[in-house]
Amino acid sequence: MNIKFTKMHGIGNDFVVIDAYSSVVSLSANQIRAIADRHFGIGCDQLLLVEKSTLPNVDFRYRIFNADGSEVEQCGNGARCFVRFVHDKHLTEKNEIRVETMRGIITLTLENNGQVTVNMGPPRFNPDQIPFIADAPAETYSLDVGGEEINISAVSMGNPHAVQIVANTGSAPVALQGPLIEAHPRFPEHVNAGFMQIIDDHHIRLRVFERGSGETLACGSGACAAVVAGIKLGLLNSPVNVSMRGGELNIVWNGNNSDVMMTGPAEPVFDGELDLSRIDTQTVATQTAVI
Ligand SMILES: N[C@@H](CCC[C@H](N)C(=O)O)C(=O)O
Repeated sequence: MNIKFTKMHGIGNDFVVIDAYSSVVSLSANQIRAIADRHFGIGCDQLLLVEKSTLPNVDFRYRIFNADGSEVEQCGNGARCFVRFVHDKHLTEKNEIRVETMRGIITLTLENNGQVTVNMGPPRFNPDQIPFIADAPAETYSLDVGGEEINISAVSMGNPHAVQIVANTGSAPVALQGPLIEAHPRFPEHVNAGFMQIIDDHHIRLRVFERGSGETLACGSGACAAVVAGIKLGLLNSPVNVSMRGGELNIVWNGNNSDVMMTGPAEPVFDGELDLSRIDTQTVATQTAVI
């Protein structure tokens, strides 16, 4: 079976986007892993499926799969690429679209300057995916990571984030601590690990070791979670500019139960056609085991 795809990125967080709206596309976790593989496949941090929604007054369903094949609730950079994709492929002409995700309905707006604003909804501080947090959430929690105690803020933007403050993102132990935090036993559904450097109260630098994908050049939901954590700690004031290795995002949050708004670019890279029968799911599934 041949399927058309578009390779896109949101400040370097890259995606394979597939139109499963015009015709049904169903992919196994093994096929997604093989497509995402940077040596045996196309290569991407996440694969995005654009589907029809069955809900009233909702334009599309947006499904997100990490490079390891797992389906997840939220992807901020992907949401911006989603808007650009449905416009470029003439699936809608609306500038404001309502999209069904695993975390609920989100609203996405294509701005006149080509940037996209995503209403990421309100943050949550005692989400199901972070069960060690009691009913009265603290600002930070202590976590034993490989014998070292670190302080993290636990924030859900629909998907779970553990954010810590570091002196310098350039020298932060992302490769060392990232996998340990991601799979820490206190996060049974695993977690995205953020490393935030405060530049001033309206500007941070951020690196994120993403659940199911490893360190990416940018993470939209991670940027929102870090800004929320910084504001809750009294270190940041909205709006906040978030600099990541792939580029910049603007995040607005007015506190309490208000929605987090994220604005940034979304870029197509190329279109292609994939022959699924040539995707080598076996090699990708076993390559780690062989090593
Ligand atoms: N890159 C994304 C987040 C993708 C999902 C994440 N890895 C998870 O497992 O929750 C973003 O831009 O938000």
